[in-house]
Amino acid sequence: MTSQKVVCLGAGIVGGCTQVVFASKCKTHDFYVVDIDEERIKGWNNFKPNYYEPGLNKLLKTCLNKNLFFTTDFENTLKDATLIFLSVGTPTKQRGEMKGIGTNLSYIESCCRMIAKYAKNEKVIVIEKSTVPVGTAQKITNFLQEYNKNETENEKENENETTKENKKKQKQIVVLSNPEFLAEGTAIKNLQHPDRVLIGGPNTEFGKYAQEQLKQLYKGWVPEEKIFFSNTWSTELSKLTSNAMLAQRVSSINSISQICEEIGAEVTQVSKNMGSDPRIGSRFLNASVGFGGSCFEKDILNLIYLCEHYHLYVVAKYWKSVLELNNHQKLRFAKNIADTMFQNLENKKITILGFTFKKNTDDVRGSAAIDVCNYLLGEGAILSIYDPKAKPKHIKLSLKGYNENQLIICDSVSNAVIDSHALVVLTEWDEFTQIDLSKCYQKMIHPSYIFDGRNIINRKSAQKIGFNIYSVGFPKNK
Ligand SMILES: NC(=O)c1ccc[n+]([C@@H]2O[C@H](COP(=O)([O-])OP(=O)(O)OC[C@H]3O[C@@H](n4cnc5c(N)ncnc54)[C@H](O)[C@@H]3O)[C@@H](O)[C@H]2O)c1
Ligand SMILES: O=c1ccn([C@@H]2O[C@H](COP(=O)(O)OP(=O)(O)O[C@H]3O[C@H](CO)[C@@H](O)[C@H](O)[C@H]3O)[C@@H](O)[C@H]2O)c(=O)[nH]1
Repeated sequence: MTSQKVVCLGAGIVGGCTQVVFASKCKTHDFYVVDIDEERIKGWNNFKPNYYEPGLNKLLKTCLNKNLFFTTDFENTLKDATLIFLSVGTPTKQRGEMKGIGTNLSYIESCCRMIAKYAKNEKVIVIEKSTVPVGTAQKITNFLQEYNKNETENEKENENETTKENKKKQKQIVVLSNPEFLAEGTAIKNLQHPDRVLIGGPNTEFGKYAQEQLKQLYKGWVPEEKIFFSNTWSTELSKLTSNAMLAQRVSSINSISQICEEIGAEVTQVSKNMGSDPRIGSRFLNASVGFGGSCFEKDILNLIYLCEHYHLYVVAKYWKSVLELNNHQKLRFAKNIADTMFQNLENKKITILGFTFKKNTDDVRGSAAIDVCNYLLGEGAILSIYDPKAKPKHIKLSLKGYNENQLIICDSVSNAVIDSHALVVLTEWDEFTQIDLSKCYQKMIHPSYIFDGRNIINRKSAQKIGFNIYSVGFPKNK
């Protein structure tokens, strides 16, 4: 017997992965994931989610159509729901006031309208899983309460015995913040073994009841001491600042990588030396071509917006510098390729190894590869791109201003390197650590170069074969 119905609006990476893990862990609940995108829902129902995430398909098989359901039917799904997760996108605004900094809350708003219209339960608990600006829970609460009030007033005008009866059962609504910390490529593992679960909500009687209900969902597999309660604003802010701090670490080590390149130090050694101090810690200290993904930049922009709103301009400037350094890192990496190769890339074939923003995902959103490739295309290079998972249509859509014969999408490293002047590593796929560099060298035009944006190619072996190699944070060609 199942006891409670949980609904999640949004069947993307967060909506899909969280509900698959919930359903596999909580057999006492039924989970319904609703999306406006019919194709996406069809994919889930055919055991074919529209993105790649290690371990997801295997887990999906254990619960789909048992206690996990995917649908586009908002009305029937929401009508008797108590716990409603919001897992829709919250991208950066592309127009109007605060364009390029503020958050586009249109998807959140459309979910609120669906909830207001269709959720008929006396108790409605809305849970923010999406990453939102601080204060969004309050906005949602105001909206839903306002809608509820108007509905009740309309009823009053047509008051009869039945509505009098209904009035006694007025809806109770609360909005909780429960941000998600999964990282793509390790989402299932992160959800099964979270470092912490944050729950924020109001300190009212119903607020406390709602937080307890949400805690019950996690209780089956998350140790109690890892579930933290705080007020809604602290919880919403913690999500933004967690990402900001992680991104700041990457920008910090990338800034150090630039120093290393100039003075002859090696950034991997510096990372190891610094990271062995437990106060600093060793994780997230891998210098790279620059961070990417759909979250870091968006969430820092969100934080900058908040700072500027409260006139904290010096603080805003501090966080802006994390993004500036990241953009500089990508551009510096791309420029070095041109500078090294006779300051001329016109019609030169360059092999791009990896296009996703990190390994073990097919997501190219915000990938550093986009900026690097756009720069190289702008210089007239011909790119032969190989990525084990990125979809060719996503690669093509993310690049701009090239003509058709400048872009070749390949299905293997060995095809991609033919007649190429350089190998450019942009994603740290395990497969690239196993490349037969001698075979590549034979197929390439000489002198041949490697530009390693992830420090995964063995420098000594590459040099022995004859390559000129440039790795992030290593002395130039030594
Ligand atoms: N991707 C991540 O690794 C990650 C991790 C933690 C938090 N987040 C946050 O979670 C949120 C979702 O991110 P994502 O990567 O899963 O996004 P996504 O783009 O993969 O999925 C969003 C889904 O919402 C659907 N949608 C839009 N409007 C809808 C509506 N009115 N009703 C129902 N569905 C609707 C879209 O069709 C899409 O399927 C964002 O706020 C993001 O910042 C993302
Ligand atoms: O030492 C490092 C670590 C990461 N990166 C890059 O940083 C980016 C982000 O990596 P990661 O954080 O692993 O991936 P995301 O899937 O974007 O996950 C982040 O963003 C999510 C969305 O908010 C959060 O839930 C996660 O906790 C947070 O790690 C990628 O381009 C990585 O290649 C580096 O360059 N060097």
